[in-house]
Amino acid sequence: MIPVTLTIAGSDCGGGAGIQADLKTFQELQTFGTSVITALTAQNTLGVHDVQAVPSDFVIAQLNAILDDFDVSAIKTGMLFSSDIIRAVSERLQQEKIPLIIDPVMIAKGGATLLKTEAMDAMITHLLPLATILTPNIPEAEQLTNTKITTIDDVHQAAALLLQMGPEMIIMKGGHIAEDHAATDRLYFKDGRVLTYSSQRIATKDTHGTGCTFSAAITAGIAYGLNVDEAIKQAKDFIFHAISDGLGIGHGHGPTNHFAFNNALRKTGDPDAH
Ligand SMILES: Nc1ncnc2c1ncn2[C@@H]1O[C@H](COP(=O)(O)OP(=O)(O)O)[C@@H](O)[C@H]1O
Ligand SMILES: Cc1ncc(COP(=O)(O)OP(=O)(O)O)c(N)n1
Repeated sequence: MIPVTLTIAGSDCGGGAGIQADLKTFQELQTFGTSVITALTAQNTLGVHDVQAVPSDFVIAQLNAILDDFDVSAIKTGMLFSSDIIRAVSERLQQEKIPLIIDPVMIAKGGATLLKTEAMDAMITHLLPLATILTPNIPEAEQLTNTKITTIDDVHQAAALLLQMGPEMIIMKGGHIAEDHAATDRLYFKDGRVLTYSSQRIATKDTHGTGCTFSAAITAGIAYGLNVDEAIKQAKDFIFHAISDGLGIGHGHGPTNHFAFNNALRKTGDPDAH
């Protein structure tokens, strides 16, 4: 049976991030992708031009439609936008025992707000305690912990604070640390273990949707039965190929290439080519 994956996130009509990036990633990693849409964005590679939130009762109607019928193997959340939506989703997910990957999406690369300021408390209080894996980048970790992160030591300290908020594991994406010249992510466990995942940092402006794609790839790996370490290694390969083999679409920060991982696999028999 093909595993079923679910993303609870916002729509990016431009296809590079959000629900669309998640479903493309789920499909490429051999899972059956389903989706609950929390908000519609009018968005392209130049930025987010408008946002319409979906009423929280309709978000829950979508979630019930999926969970009442499908045997979902792993769930991810992305843009949740408001405290109403976060509270409703958390309450519904609390009733399930399905691995939950939380990408705490807050601000798009162009600066648009994808999480209202009023929703930060709800995210910390209601959603983070449900996380199997939390996947913040540095600015998101700074917001959640109310700390400034400039060194790798700061990253360790912020991860420790985030673990106290309830997630089982934190993967800190290190893209914004000046002393890290590679693209290095660190996985923190409650027992103090830390695993490191590193790839070459690619110099490109086409990184729209990298966070969404990476967390969706982890979700697909977990749904497939990989352990967390294997799922993150695969996700790191997936995003590395997606960034390095860019598509050149749009006039701004272009989307990543969701075909690239499988293209590399078909060519070499081994996608681990970096
Ligand atoms: N330019 C890049 N080259 C290689 N990997 C990257 C690049 N930018 C981001 N990544 C990787 O993509 C994944 C998603 O990162 P993202 O959410 O964009 O975080 P960050 O803000 O830390 O870059 C992470 O594994 C990160 O290390
Ligand atoms: C609808 C929607 N969800 C999430 C994002 C943020 O995506 P991310 O992967 O963090 O990439 P950038 O916005 O930084 O390109 C989004 N833009 N839209």
